[in-house]
Amino acid sequence: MAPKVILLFSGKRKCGKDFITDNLKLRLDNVCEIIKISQPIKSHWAKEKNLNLNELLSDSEYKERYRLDMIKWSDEMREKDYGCFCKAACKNAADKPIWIVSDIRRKTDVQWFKENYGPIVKTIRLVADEETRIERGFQFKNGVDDITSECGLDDYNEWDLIIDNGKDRESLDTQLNNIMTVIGTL
Ligand SMILES: Nc1ncnc2c1ncn2[C@@H]1O[C@H](COP(=O)(O)OP(=O)(O)OP(=O)(O)O)[C@@H](O)[C@H]1O
Repeated sequence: MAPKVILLFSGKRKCGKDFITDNLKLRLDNVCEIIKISQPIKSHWAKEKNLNLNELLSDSEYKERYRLDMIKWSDEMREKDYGCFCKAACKNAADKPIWIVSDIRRKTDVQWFKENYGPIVKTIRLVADEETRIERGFQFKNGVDDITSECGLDDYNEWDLIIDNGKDRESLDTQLNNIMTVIGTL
C-alpha cells in the first residue's frame, strides 16, 4: 500500500523539527511513519568508516565531529543521483498512510518526492526567531549554517504551510491542528 499523504518538513537548526514531528506522531498514533533522509546517509557513512551508528544518529559531539565530512561525501553522491538518499529512506519506510519526512534540506529533495509521489506530497516550513533558536542551543557555524544543506530551501516559496515555532508561536495544539488541515481527510 502506497502512502496517502507525505509531509515534508524543513527548517533551520533548532527550529523544532524533531519536536513538532515527534508530537505529530503522538497525535497520529500508528497511522504514520517518520522518515529521516539523514538516516541512510549516516548508516552508509558509519558502515564505510566503521563508526558507531547510534552515536552518529544522536545529537552528540560525535556527530559534530563527522558533520562536515558527511556533508561533503553526501553532496558528491547527490551529484551522481540527486534522489539517492530520498530513495533509500523511502525504501526502508513502513507501510503507513502518512509519511512524515522530518529533515528536507534541498530543492532537489522536494523535486524527487513530487516527481515520484505527485500531489500527495505537502511541504511544511518551520520557522523560529534566532533568539529562540539560540536558547535551544543553536550556535552559528561557518561551513555548516551558510551552505546548501542549511540554506537550500531559504528561498523556496511554495510551502503548503508555514508554522511559527519561535517565541510568538501558537499553542502546540493549534500548530498540530494546522498540520491536520494540510493532511485533510484520508
Ligand atoms: N514548541 C516548542 N516548545 C518547547 N520546546 C521546544 C519547542 N520546539 C522545540 N523545542 C525544544 O528545542 C530544542 C531543539 O528542538 P529540535 O531538536 O526539535 O530542533 P531541530 O530543528 O530538530 O534541530 P536540529 O536541526 O539541530 O536537529 C529541543 O530541546 C526541543 O525540545
